[in-house]
This record gives sequence, C-alpha cells and structure tokens, in this order.
Amino acid sequence: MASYEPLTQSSAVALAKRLRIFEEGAVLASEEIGHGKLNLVFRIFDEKSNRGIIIKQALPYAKVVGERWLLTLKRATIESNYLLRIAEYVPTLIPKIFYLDETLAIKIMEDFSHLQTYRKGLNEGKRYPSLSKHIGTYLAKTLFYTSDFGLEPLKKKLIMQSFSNPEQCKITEDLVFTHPFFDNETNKYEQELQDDVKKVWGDQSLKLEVAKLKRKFLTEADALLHGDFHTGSIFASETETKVIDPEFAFFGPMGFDIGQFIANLLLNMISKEDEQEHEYLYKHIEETWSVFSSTFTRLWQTASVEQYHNSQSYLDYVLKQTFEDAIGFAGCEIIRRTIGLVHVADLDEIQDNDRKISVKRQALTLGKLLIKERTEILEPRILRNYINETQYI
Ligand SMILES: Nc1ncnc2c1ncn2[C@@H]1O[C@H](COP(=O)(O)OP(=O)(O)O)[C@@H](O)[C@H]1O
Ligand SMILES: CSC[C@H]1O[C@H](OP(=O)(O)O)[C@H](O)[C@@H]1O
Repeated sequence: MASYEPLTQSSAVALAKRLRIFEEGAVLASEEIGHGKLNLVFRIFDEKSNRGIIIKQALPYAKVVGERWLLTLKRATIESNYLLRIAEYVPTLIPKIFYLDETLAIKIMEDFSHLQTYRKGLNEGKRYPSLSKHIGTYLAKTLFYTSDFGLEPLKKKLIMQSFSNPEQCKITEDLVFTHPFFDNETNKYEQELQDDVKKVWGDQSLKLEVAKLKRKFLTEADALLHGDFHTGSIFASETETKVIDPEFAFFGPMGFDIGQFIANLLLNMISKEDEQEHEYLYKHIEETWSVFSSTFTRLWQTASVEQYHNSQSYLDYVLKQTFEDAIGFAGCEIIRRTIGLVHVADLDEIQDNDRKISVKRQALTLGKLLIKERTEILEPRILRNYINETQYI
C-alpha cells in the first residue's frame, strides 16, 4: 500500500490513466484549480473533448496557516461518506464520487468547472433563479432523512459512527465559536476596527449567548450536517446547483447549515449598496426557508418514523427552534468572517477602504444582534428590520 504523499500535476494525470477513467489514447492535461486553504484540487481533462474529472487530495496541514497547523487526512473519507450517504436523497445536487483512496486521502469526482461558485457569481452581480428552491430542498431532505424523524434511532446511531469528525469540528469550535470572541492570535482585522473588536471581546452578554450556541454545536447530534455550508461551497448557474466540499460533515444541530447559508447571503447583501440587490437576497433567504419548511413538513407528515409525528405542535416547535438556532449560528458566522481567521471576498474585496470599514462595522453589529435577539427573530421577514437598523451612513 502506497504511503501518503501529495500529488503533482503529472502524478495526478498518471493516476487518471492508471484507473482508466478516460478512453484509451486520450491526450490528458491537468491544472491545479484548488487555490483552497486545505486541499489540492486538480482538474484532469481530455484535451480534445475538454471532458474532465476532479481529483481532490486532502493536505495534512492548513495551507492558509502553514505546515504547523496539522489536519487530519480522515476528512477525505468523511467527505466521500457524506456524499455517498446523501446521494440517496439529493443525487442531482452533489458531485458523483468515482474513486476514493483513504491512505492517499484522494477522491475523484464529477467536474463542475462549467459552473461558478455562488459566492463569486453573487459578487459579480449574477442572478440564480433556481438556487433557493434547490438549497431549501437540499437542506430539508439531508436534515430530515438523517435525523431521528427520518431514521430509526438504532440505524441513526450506527451511521453516526462513520461521521465522527472531531478534528474538523474542533476547527469550527475554535474559528467560529471561540477565537473571534477573545483576543486570539488567529484573528485578523483592520486597525480601524480595533475599538469595535474590543467591544465584542468585552461584551459579556454576547459571549454568554455565543457560549450557549457553541454548546449546541458541541452536543446536539440532530442530523448529518455538511458542516461548512457557505456560498463558496455551492456551485451554481441559472439552472444548476451543486454542493461541494463536505469535509466538515458530522452529526450536529439542524440549524447550523441553514445559519451558515443565511449568514453568507447577509454578508453579500451588506456588501452591496443597491436596494434591488438587497431585495433579491431577502427573497433568496425567504424562499430558502419557505422551501425548507414546506419540504420538511411534507416529509414529517409522510415519512416520519417518530411516534410523535402526528403532533402539529411538535413540528411547529422543531421548526421554530431550528430557525432560532440558525439565526444565532448566522450571527457567529458573520462575526468570524469579519474579524476571525478566514474572511470572505464579499467584504474584503470592497475597493473603497472607508466603505469597507463601515460595512465591516455593520457586519459586527448585525452579527451581535442576531446572536442576542435570535428568540425575537421568528421568521426571515423580520431580518429586514435588523439590516435597516444596523446600516451605517
Ligand atoms: N467538483 C468540482 N468541480 C469543479 N471544481 C471544483 C470541484 N471541487 C472543487 N473544485 C474547485 O476547487 C476549489 C476548492 O475546492 P474545495 O472542495 O472547496 O476545497 P477547499 O476546502 O480546499 O477550499 C473550489 O472552489 C473549486 O474552484
Ligand atoms: C484552517 S481554514 C478553516 C476554514 O476553512 C474552511 O473554509 P473553505 O470551505 O473555504 O475551505 C472552513 O470554513 C474553515 O473554518
């Protein structure tokens, strides 16, 4: 058995040839397209037809920090297990997996390079008419079918064993729920934000609420989560939606994926000045939640294995709690993307520095409000008031 070593462009091509993925005699080319923080990603393609595959290999350290930050290679297997498991529920919304080598932490999967990440497209002002329907459906099906409502408890607990992902969870526990709320060396922010950041660190009532949300993340094994459900983990066009990169998958609180998605739409929204763009993004949030809750409700009524499924009040309680948690998690994600280790292009690439600082201040205020007032934000419509309230002139 080969021991781990990182692929190069030529060894990636050699692997594709050895596995006979392309036709005999095809002339293959390769490019490294990852530029990611944690993995190598190669596109290997037939020069004549331009048909390709993606080879993704986990690196044993975080490129974004350097070789001193070690990462588990097991995440390649977790990513593959997640995609294989949810292929039962949302086959058209994820890449097909063709091959996994656990020792080399390599996966080979379907190539989506005809699409663009949703984050990039939104930043370029593109529109995605099918996206909220696809994402609402994705979230409802993956969360329902892997929860105790969709799976017999014995089966669920067996499945949970293959999704123990403590090392990746620790990254989220630190980078989303802890470091941004303390004076930690991983935090990154502009000098102009120093006073605002100190206010975050000194806000004890905020920190109490973040601690409660972190506890949910640490302890609630509701359903199988993607675990890193931001707009850079979604490829899209006007008609297609594909979710990638579930290397943080684990059984966690149902509101977490929903919250990360909402947070990244809100980050995009506040980066834009045009009211129509805001309106468009509100609609996305509203429709995603509406598709999520109606699909979840339909599954609850038709496919539940839980004895209590006849109780409408119980369903109402589950949906209400999920939305409340999602809003709290969204607040944490917004704050960490503003002052934590890993930022988003939506804010960092605002050209005018004064505007960038002002938008980042708005992000911090918005994040704090979402966390502290999540019990009051009962539906997406109410989010509008909060955006207006936090707008800086
Ligand atoms: N299936 C795919 N098809 C096309 N490009 C992909 C695919 N998977 C990954 N990529 C490219 O590689 C980048 C990084 O991949 P990703 O899975 O997000 O890893 P990381 O966690 O290292 O960022 C993506 O943003 C995308 O540009
Ligand atoms: C050490 S980087 C951690 C950071 O990376 C992941 O982002 P991406 O999906 O862009 O690879 C994730 O959000 C983690 O918090």
